[in-house]
Amino acid sequence: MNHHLFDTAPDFNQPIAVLKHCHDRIRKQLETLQKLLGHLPVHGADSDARKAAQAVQKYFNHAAALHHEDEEENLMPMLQATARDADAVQLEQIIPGILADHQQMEREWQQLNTQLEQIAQGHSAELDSAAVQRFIDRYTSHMAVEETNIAPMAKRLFSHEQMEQLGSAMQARRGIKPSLPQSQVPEQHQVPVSNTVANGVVLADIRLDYGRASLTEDDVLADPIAQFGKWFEEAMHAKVNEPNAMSLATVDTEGRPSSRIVLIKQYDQRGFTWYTNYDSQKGQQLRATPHAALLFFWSELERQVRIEGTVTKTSREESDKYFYSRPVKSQIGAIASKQSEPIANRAQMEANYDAVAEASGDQPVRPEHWGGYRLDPVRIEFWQGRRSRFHDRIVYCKQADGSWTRERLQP
Ligand SMILES: Cc1cc2nc3c(=O)[nH]c(=O)nc-3n(C[C@H](O)[C@H](O)[C@H](O)COP(=O)(O)O)c2cc1C
Ligand SMILES: Cc1ncc(COP(=O)(O)O)c(C=O)c1O
Repeated sequence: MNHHLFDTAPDFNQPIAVLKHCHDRIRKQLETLQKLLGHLPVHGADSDARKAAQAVQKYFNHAAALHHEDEEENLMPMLQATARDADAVQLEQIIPGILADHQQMEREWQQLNTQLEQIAQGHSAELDSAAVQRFIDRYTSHMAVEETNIAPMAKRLFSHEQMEQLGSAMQARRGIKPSLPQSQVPEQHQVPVSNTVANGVVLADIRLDYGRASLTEDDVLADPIAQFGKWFEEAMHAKVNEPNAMSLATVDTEGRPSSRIVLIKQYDQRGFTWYTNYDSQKGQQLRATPHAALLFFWSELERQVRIEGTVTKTSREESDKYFYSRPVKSQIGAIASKQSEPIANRAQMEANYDAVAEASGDQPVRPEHWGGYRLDPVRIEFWQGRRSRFHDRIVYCKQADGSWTRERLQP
């Protein structure tokens, strides 16, 4: 028979095992509580009872709270960010119950804690057995749900890096320094740096590992516009949030870049089209330097597409066609807004809108300074996220004769 002399905790590089170890310790404390119920009527708050009460208090007042924080602030948000499809649905069903349990267990614990405090001090031998039983039952079924559903899912979905991220967050919560010996930390990194923390998470530790798909030379189509169309269809099919939103980067006359989101309205062999105000900041920049870069990031598919090229205005007919297809209120808004120019306040903007609405009725006229731009691409890169930042990148470059070359880039 294999006896363990000591109750050895697993290392934080196996965070799921650490969480399971916490459960085992909780089970021990629950057993003690159960025994205490039988002990008190016979022996009163004797020295054994006082010690048992103190041990249970110590555990649930400190370690259990940290354990719940591990789950609420790290494990579950990381799982929610990683899980897809059936796993995501399962999490949506389970997580609200887990969070509600944590709150209920905390309330039930506070009630027991008051009684245990009296016992620990030898002042009382009263322990509400119904309350103890409720607490034990709730914890027992709660841990079973986590061990049956959450832990196996985390083990299946988390990459090595995510396990490390979870383990270090749990270590940090307990004030334990990472295990890398100081001698191995390069000298320039030994200065103390303060972390940026958002919602309890160290910003520098936020890290998703990608692994949904791959992109090989054989996967991509010969024509990059057709390849873009394929990925755009897939983004639509996957119900990516605003798949038509793209970043548009332009430069000023000194080469200083600026970027903003615009909506793509058309793509074909001529290029990629969006609509805006020609006098806006981007309009002025494109007038002086008609080169731009577009970027799509389809996070749900772990994909980005980078497109670079030369920009021209769409024909007046095309701009008319799109302008008049927009809701009338958006047409009025486009007329009323001197896009990118400062204005005193919202009230002034509303007044300008009302004045345009009054003047144009239900038939606004497209102003000359509002219309489309089309970017004629010379370079299009398709990027598919892969495990451990070892991504796939295939780039197409347009040749003088209009044909496209294709090559793989390193991640
Ligand atoms: C999702 C989204 C879509 C947008 N679409 C457009 C658009 O199609 N055309 C546009 O002019 N501005 C659009 N905007 C507003 C631009 O991001 C930007 O604020 C505006 O065009 C002014 O940019 P500029 O001052 O650099 O010219 C959009 C913003 C967001 C967040
Ligand atoms: C200022 C501005 N212009 C144009 C658009 C494109 O909108 P629509 O799809 O209504 O043409 C947007 C979209 O957010 C916008 O913010």
